[in-house]
This record gives sequence, C-alpha cells and structure tokens, in this order.
Amino acid sequence: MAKDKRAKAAAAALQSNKPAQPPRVLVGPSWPPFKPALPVADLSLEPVVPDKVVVLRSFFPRSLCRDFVSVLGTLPLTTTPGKPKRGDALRVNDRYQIDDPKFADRLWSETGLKDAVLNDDVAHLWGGEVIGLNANIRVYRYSPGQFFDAHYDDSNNVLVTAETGDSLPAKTTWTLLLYLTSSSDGCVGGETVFYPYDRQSAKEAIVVSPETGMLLLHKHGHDCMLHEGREVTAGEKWILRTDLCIKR
Ligand SMILES: O=C(O)CCC(=O)C(=O)O
Ligand SMILES: [Fe+2]
Repeated sequence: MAKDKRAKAAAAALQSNKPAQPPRVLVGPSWPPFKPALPVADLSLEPVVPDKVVVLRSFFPRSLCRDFVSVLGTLPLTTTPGKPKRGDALRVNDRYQIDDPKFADRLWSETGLKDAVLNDDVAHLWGGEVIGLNANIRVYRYSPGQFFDAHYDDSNNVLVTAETGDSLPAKTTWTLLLYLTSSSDGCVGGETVFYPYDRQSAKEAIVVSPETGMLLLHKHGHDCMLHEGREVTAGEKWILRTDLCIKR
C-alpha cells in the first residue's frame, strides 16, 4: 500500500473509532395530560401591539400550570453559560430542549389553539397557512438574577409532522411563549419587554407581565421586535417556548 493510501486508511479507521456523540434525548418528559379538557376559557386573541404581539389569557388553567412545573422541575435543565457566542444575546437561565412532535401536535390541536389561530379574524397575521407548532420545545426556568437580554428571534425552516405521520416542510413565523408562573406564584420581575424602535428605551418599552397560563405570540424573523426577558428578582419564572409554523 502506498504511503499516502496507508495514511488515508489509518485516518478512516480513526474516524470510525471516534467516540459516539452524546445521545440525543429522544424520549420526552411525560407531559401532564390536559386536564380539565381544554380550552377552559373562550380563547380570543388580544392584541398587545397591532400585527406584532398578541396574548391569549387563561390558555392553561392554574392547576395545569402547577402540574407542568412539577414535571418540568424533574428534568435535567442546563444553565446557559453567561458568555454568549458572538452575535447571540446574553441569556442566563436554566433550559431544557427537546424535539417532541407528538407533544407539539397535542399543544396545537388539543387545546383550542388551532381554532383560535385559524380564526378568520386573525388568520392573515401569520404570514401563510399555519400547519402546526415547532417540534423543538424549549423550557426555561429563570431564578433570581437570571434574565434574557434584548435580542431578535430568527425564523427557521423546520419539518412539521402531520396527523398522517408525514413530515411537511415548514417555516417558523411567530414565537410562542406560555407562562407557567407569575407574580401570583411569587415570581417577581421576568416581564417580557418589547421595544418598537430597535433601541432599549425605557420610555418606549411595551411591558408584558407574566400571567400564569397566559400564552403570548409575537412575530419573528425580518419583522421581529427587539425584546428581552427582564431579570427575575424573586421566585421562579417558568415558560415553555415553541413557534407557529407555516407551510413552506
Ligand atoms: O423569557 C422571556 O420573557 C422571553 C424569552 C425569549 O425572548 C425567547 O425565548 O426568545
Ligand atoms: Fe426571544
């Protein structure tokens, strides 16, 4: 065998002996059942900023939020390093992330969310035909001292699993945040704040205080408003994050 061929073979052997990647979490948490049956309230979207930010109050009842927090509290959350990658916002919180198409579909179709989002009055907001939620579910816990500095959320190309099991090409267009705790649970601070003019001006701030069980949707990608998760100063802020996905 020629010398360079031997070297190539050795390199290939080394490659195949490379230690395995850390296992990806494939099995999600056992999410609590949606009990009582959802929705518990009339789900009408309330505008916070016209065409940019809307909320759905009492999307989850308080008891369900409590059930979620107690299950999520058993997950291996990871504290994000204080030093972000270049271009990334400084985020200091404890986080868990999983691809869970089944749960994303349940959250979409078994909660009243799908009907509320596809309602004729609001269907024009989303930038296309919404076909479901991003399977990438993120759970954030902010303890005192933790926050998410001002940033913009990106739009991403993803696959959404249809009821038939088929994967459909999709694009995320709006961020979805579900607040599982609030001041009524002892969480102080943690407001989500939007800045309409791309600068962190206190005068221009549009402040959304967490409400237990409230769902917030805001436009992301090109038209995303600068926003932050303010520091929590007491208690814990728990949120669940995913995105609305349109057909691509
Ligand atoms: O925690 C918040 O209020 C904001 C979270 C956020 O901006 C994000 O997940 O991109
Ligand atoms: Fe964000």
